[in-house]
Amino acid sequence: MDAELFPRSRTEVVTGAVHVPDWLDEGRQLRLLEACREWARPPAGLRTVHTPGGGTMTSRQVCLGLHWYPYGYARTVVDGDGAPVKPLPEWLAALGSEAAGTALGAAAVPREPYDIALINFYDADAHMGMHRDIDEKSGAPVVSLSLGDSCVFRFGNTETRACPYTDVELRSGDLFVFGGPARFAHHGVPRVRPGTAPSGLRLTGRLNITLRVSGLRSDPERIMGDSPS
Ligand SMILES: O=C(O)CCC(=O)C(=O)O
Ligand SMILES: [Fe+2]
Repeated sequence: MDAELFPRSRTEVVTGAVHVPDWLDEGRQLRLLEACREWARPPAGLRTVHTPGGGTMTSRQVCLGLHWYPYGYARTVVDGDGAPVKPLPEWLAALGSEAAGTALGAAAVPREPYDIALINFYDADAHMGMHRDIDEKSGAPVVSLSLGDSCVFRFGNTETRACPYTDVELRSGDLFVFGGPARFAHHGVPRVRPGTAPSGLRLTGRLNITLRVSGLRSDPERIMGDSPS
């Protein structure tokens, strides 16, 4: 890799939100990418998400563990082909715990395992508006892993979608974790930088995997379609 003029280093953007550049080496990126390609296949594969207000998300998405739809979780693709969501493999849950520990320290690793993954695929024109990840019932840190093209990731505050926020460049292999006081902060992806993916990945576009703890297993009536017990 070319020498960086300013080497990238671990940065705490705000308390609880940490960027760890180059956390995944190329071998781990390739294995994760290969798994994403499998998960993207139907049934319960990559889909376009429509919001209740009539909007369409420009990134396309596939979920593991529980299926996210605007705005809740289900066990099947209730806004798509209706198939059962794919399971989240143990190795990916373990990767989430390892990532949380790396970024925030051992005390921040949640006791409940990471049980949801949302995988977003961004082509050159895709972006994601400022939002908060609030459909989980757990304050466990969100772990974000990026593959492929770089992007501008905007990390803001819990109060408003507007300033103050910090723009961070997320590149292939980077880890970003937000927990503690930053867990429910607004964030988004204003733009992707097309053509910046490492050539060895053979990926056109950007993939982002967020790992979350649902906090819903003990509260199943909050999962759409599950009857109250
Ligand atoms: O693509 C990203 O880096 C962020 C994705 C995200 O915010 C989400 O899936 O909720
Ligand atoms: Fe998010």
